[in-house]
Amino acid sequence: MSYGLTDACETASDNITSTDGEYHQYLSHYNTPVLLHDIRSLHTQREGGGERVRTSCRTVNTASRFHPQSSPYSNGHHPSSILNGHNRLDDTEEQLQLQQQQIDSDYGELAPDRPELLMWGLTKSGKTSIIKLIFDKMTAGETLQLPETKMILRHELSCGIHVKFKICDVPGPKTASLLDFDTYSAECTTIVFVLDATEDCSDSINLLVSSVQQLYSQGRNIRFEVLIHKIDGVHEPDRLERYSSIQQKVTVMLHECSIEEPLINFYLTSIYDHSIHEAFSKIVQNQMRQLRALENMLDLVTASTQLDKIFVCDISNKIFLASDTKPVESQISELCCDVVDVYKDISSIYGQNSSSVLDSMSNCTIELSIGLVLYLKDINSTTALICILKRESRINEALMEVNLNVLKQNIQELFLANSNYSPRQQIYRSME
Ligand SMILES: Nc1nc2c(ncn2[C@@H]2O[C@H](COP(=O)(O)OP(=O)(O)OP(=O)(O)O)[C@@H](O)[C@H]2O)c(=O)[nH]1
Repeated sequence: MSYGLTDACETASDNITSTDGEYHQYLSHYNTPVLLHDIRSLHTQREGGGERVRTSCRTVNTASRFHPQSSPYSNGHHPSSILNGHNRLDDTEEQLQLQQQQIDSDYGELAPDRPELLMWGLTKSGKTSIIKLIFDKMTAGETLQLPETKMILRHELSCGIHVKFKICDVPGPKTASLLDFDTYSAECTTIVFVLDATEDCSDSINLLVSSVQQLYSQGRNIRFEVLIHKIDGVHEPDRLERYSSIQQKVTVMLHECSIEEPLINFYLTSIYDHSIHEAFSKIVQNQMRQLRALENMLDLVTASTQLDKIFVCDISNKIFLASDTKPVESQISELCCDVVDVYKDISSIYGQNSSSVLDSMSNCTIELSIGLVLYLKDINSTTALICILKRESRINEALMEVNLNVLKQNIQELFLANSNYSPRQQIYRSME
């Protein structure tokens, strides 16, 4: 089987026009992406006509990005380079990159409200260490030297180019006291509660429950993401039991306070393994409006190809912005973190000024002795697709390239379409 879906070929000729200047007539919709069926059929047709795969790939990519009904400039006001038809078969790599930069900078100018995460929990529970490790590239060992937090620190962060949020790090109380909590939590949209699992947890649990209660009494049903942290310090067989007992205690106490359905998630984490990246990925995903649409896209791709799993990953922070919705084992996300590390190491050695070593047409493939192949492809300078497939799938590399290019483009457009203002609307606003 090579990518299945042979019936797509029959519909191809209706949807595709010539390569000499016409845009191709297939649409990409953000919530119902038309990806592989159309593209595979295009590819099949081109191959039959004797054209090189790379050419058809470039053509698909262009059509997907700048079709009048699918592009962010859908009101007809295309940037001149697009109207002039430069983005066709003779596109150079630089032109494609310039167009990408245009999309990215348009997005950067938009200012949708950013979610604010409050890091909350007793002193020395590990709040600052988590921020420093994920977003500041501090090593776990270096966090041993971190001083106590004395004042509120607000960080403006982003995962990938498009997912932006704030994190507020505050001095942790020494006991379960809510003094200053109202000030800290005034602006926050989510609370990341860090609970040290190596110590007696009763104070931490009391602080957590009273914080939920406080916000609830103010009519704010804010999501709590509870990190049962420093789990490396708990004997491995006892970890799940610790998790269940904390979760149960909190649920019972909240129930006693008549809070029946609190928005609360629990994670086991440690800065000494990838669990903190995995948990923080889920927390970031819960902030993203585009998550469902992204997952739909990735589900569509895995359902139609031999790819077992696809992740959209923020490379610099090792945060997974989305994946298809098939259940994933923890070891697989660990593997993905490892691929990112390998990729970053190679980039730092061979890339110019530590920039990416991949251009938009290349990818990084790693074959593992356990029969899995890991495949990494850039979406932009900070985000990549990571695909996992079985070695025996004998995947057609060229088709994979075509399909991932279209997926990549759809992801870019999805982020633009889901911003509060389209670039054009913003121009109208500033002219009023
Ligand atoms: N074993 C272990 N130690 C950790 C972990 N995370 C943080 N620590 C250690 O916990 C200590 C306290 O970490 P901080 O990040 O300063 O704690 P904090 O919650 O910000 O403390 P305050 O600033 O007082 O509120 C440091 O020595 C860290 O190295 C972890 O996952 N495992």
